[in-house]
Amino acid sequence: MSEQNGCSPEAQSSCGCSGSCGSQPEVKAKDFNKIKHVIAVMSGKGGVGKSSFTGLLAMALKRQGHKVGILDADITGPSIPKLFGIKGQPKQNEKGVLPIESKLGIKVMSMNLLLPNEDEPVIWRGPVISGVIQQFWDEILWDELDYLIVDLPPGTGDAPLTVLQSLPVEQVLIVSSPQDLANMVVRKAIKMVEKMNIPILGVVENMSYLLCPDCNTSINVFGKSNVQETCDTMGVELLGKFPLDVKFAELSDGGNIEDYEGENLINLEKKLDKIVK
Ligand SMILES: Nc1ncnc2c1ncn2[C@@H]1O[C@H](COP(=O)(O)OP(=O)(O)OP(=O)(O)O)[C@@H](O)[C@H]1O
Repeated sequence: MSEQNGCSPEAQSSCGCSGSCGSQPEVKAKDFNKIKHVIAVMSGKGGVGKSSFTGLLAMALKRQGHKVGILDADITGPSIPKLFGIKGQPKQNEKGVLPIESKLGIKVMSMNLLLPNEDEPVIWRGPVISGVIQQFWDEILWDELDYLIVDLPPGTGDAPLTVLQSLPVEQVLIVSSPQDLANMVVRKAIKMVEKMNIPILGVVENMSYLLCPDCNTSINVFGKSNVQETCDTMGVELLGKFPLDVKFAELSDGGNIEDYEGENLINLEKKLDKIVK
């Protein structure tokens, strides 16, 4: 990656950059990229399954034969490489930095792939984080993609703002969970996206219920959901309620999300006609 304008000392020490890692190239990788559709995945609240749905959406599109990439814009809490079991330093050529490909062939770029080790914290201020997100767009050689899925950090702060303002995001998928708190912050996220005049693809409620493995009864682990009412009030579509799935948690924790074939993927695949252009 080229030197970040205004790259702070703490940023340099965290990424291992000496502050002299090169000047801005005249021709940027983005000039060689042909990215047809950019979809951002957003949630107001952390831990509701935003990265999981970024991964599932990318897998569903890839399984349909599309060329897919994931830009992990969660710079301080990147989890995409862990879900996909991706490690290693991205290579670079004269045009830009190459994303790393997953087992299925999904192209991934994440801050965690640029750190000396994955446990290294990124302790940067908002403007530096925004700069790195911009670099992921400008300097990564995504080449030809049908879909670039952008995993946003939770909330409505600097980083989501940068993505929604500076990247050509076509649609936003909102992820929520049944807790009332999640619903409240989802309303904030929806309002933010609307203020930016970007269409909302819909809302998915993750961790909606748990199916008892013995009697198949549906258990509302987090209590009654109000997501339908929230969507009706906000005028956005509820794309579905997705279960808590132990198999999904195990596979993604082990870096094998791409081996998952369960209900969350099947349900999402059924909604792809709303996404595929
Ligand atoms: N439907 C599900 N069933 C079981 N486990 C799930 C499900 N969805 C997500 N998880 C698990 O919950 C944890 C949090 O999910 P994830 O990292 O996708 O959330 P996030 O919203 O992206 O979090 P963050 O705010 O940290 O970015 C992960 O360990 C993931 O495997």
